[in-house]
Amino acid sequence: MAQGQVNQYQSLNPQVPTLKRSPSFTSTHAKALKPFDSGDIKVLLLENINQTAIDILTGEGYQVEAHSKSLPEDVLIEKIRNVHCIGIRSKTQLTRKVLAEAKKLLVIGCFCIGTNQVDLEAAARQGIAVFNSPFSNSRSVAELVIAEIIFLSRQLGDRNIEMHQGIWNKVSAKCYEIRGKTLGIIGYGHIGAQLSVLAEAMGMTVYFYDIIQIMPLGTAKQVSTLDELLERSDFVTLHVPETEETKNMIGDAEINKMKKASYLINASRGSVVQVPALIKGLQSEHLQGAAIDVYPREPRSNGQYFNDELNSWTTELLKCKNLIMSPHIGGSTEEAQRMIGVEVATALFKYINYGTSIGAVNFPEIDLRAIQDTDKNSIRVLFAHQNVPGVLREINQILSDHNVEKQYSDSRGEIAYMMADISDVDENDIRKIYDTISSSKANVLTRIVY
Ligand SMILES: NC(=O)C1=CN([C@@H]2O[C@H](COP(=O)(O)OP(=O)(O)OC[C@H]3O[C@@H](n4cnc5c(N)ncnc54)[C@H](O)[C@@H]3O)[C@@H](O)[C@H]2O)C=CC1
Ligand SMILES: O=C(O)C(=O)COP(=O)(O)O
Repeated sequence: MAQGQVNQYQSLNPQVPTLKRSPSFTSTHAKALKPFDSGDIKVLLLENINQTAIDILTGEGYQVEAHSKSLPEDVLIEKIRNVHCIGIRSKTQLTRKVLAEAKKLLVIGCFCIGTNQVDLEAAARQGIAVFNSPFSNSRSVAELVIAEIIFLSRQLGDRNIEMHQGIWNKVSAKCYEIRGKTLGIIGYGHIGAQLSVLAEAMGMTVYFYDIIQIMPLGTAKQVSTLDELLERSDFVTLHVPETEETKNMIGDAEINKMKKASYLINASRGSVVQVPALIKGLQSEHLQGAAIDVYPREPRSNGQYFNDELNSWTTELLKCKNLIMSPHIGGSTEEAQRMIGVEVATALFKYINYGTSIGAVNFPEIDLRAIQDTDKNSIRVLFAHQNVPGVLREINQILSDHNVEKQYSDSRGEIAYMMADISDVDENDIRKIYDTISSSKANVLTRIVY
């Protein structure tokens, strides 16, 4: 097949608009696989995703529509019907209902760590891969928590509010250094481990509780039960994902097990702490303070009210002393947002253009050595299918008229994904290959890039 020539197939893949040949290259390096007119790829970015991502995706030639807020469900549904790629942060809920409308969607980018806002199984069943940024904002969260430990210890939040009201209130009672105090970390992953190192550098003793055995950094020690961690710690901080097990993890019983006059910090997910129990703990002074960055229900955008309508306990909570509240800013730094923008946007275009799913959180992770620009008449078949017996036999039968240069397949739960680079493919064969594979019984989504 001559390179640089526009192919005539209008709809090799109903999910991807008009397909075109890749541009010609003079080097003998990896060939850029752009089987479609990039300008037809529509990307919707919500929640003020960093400019680095917009630059990368527009640089690929895609049409990018960016919004600073998350969208109400009806508007989201309207918009998601027409896009091939969506980028969100922690607010936008991509539920089964929303995804059912996303008929053209190929890929979702969570420009954050958490992916609990996406129905990952529903996405996989539709052949939609989901990517996130597993650690680009961990340092930012860890630094915020260090600041909060010091703020709580010195009642700095309350002193700051008083000064803003013109009140001079110089006190040392119940204000402490953090040196020599014990920090208990629940969830010793990217953030918990990073925090552990920073806390030890400040002279704290660190214990952690996690459901898996993890090698401690520095002199931190893993404890075997949550109760032990709660009983030992002056500060308890949560760094677990939102899962069925972590929902409501901290309630009355857990707070009562914490040391008298200890502190609780939550920068994980709002569902992890039962706020009425926290309020009780603060009111009774069993807890000496708390810092919260995340809430069960959070406003969709800046400028919206944070009040009892959103969470019925808000007024009670706001009356508590030595309580630091922040608007879900754990990962909100220039450094983190820039890195996340680059990382997730890169994963998105690699998936769209090459089918590479390495780093996907709901999909089999596969990739192949690149097709070289000297490899004429080569195509890449991308086949997401139901994970049932006999599918590969059927597909390899279809491919057997050509030379399979390389092939990789993997499965994850109900979904399997195969990538195969085929040479000796005549231009007229491409539609036939596409039609035959995509009409197989197990087909979820077939794409061909070349
Ligand atoms: N406030 C903010 O802006 C941010 C909040 N987050 C939240 O922090 C969470 C943690 O982030 P990472 O440290 O990057 O995640 P990670 O996946 O690296 O670590 C989570 C750790 O929690 C452990 N874990 C899971 N279930 C547990 C349970 N039931 N009990 C004890 N440990 C459990 C895991 O084994 C893992 O070691 C994210 O899932 C996200 O929800 C993340 C970034 C920013
Ligand atoms: O990375 C995460 O999981 C966070 O919670 C940060 O979310 P955000 O990007 O600030 O909406």
